[in-house]
Amino acid sequence: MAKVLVLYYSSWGHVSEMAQAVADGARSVAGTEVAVKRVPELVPEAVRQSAHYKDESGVPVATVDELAQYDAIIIGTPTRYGNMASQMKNFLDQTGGLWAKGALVGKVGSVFTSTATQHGGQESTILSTHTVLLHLGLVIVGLPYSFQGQMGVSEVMGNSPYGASTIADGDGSRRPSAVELDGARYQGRHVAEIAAKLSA
Ligand SMILES: Cc1cc2nc3c(=O)[nH]c(=O)nc-3n(C[C@H](O)[C@H](O)[C@H](O)COP(=O)(O)O)c2cc1C
Repeated sequence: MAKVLVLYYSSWGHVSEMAQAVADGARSVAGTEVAVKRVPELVPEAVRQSAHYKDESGVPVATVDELAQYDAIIIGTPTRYGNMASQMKNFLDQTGGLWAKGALVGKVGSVFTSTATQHGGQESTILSTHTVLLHLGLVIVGLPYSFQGQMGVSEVMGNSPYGASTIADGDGSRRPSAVELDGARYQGRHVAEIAAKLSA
């Protein structure tokens, strides 16, 4: 049985909505145990409130050490200037002890994201997060073109072979679309299937 962690950071709820879809996809693989957790918030509470961040307090916060328990870790982070959010980077920068022991080597790693604009750095965010996961020894899995939903140009949409993604718009008013959520579910399922094979 594969254990999958969906680990995310989200300010305004786009990545958290995608995270639930990723988790649903992973759960659809029989025998998969799925946990959805977030990394700690770092901005002061007053800033969080004045910027109208979504209340994520109902979602458990992950500890760094628990990463070693999972067969797959799927990371969700919004873009910050084309890179992962500092909340996620801060969490990952505490994995030195796990890195030293090789505790994450051979696990499956995968990344999904959200940006405000269509070309605002989805691919750079996912690929630069892959770099960290590769240093830790994870085996990277994306969103292959067998997910046909990422083909075509009939609508504005996220998703790429690197991973599922959504576009929030500058004011955050756009929510993850049907095809973006389908991509997230596909990625979750795909990761869980590969994790099951690797952990068999
Ligand atoms: C400091 C900061 C930097 C950002 N940088 C980018 C960027 O480079 N490109 C972009 O399209 N959106 C950028 N955004 C917008 C966020 O990526 C967007 O709000 C986020 O994807 C929404 O996801 P969430 O609701 O899960 O927080 C930035 C937002 C902030 C606060």
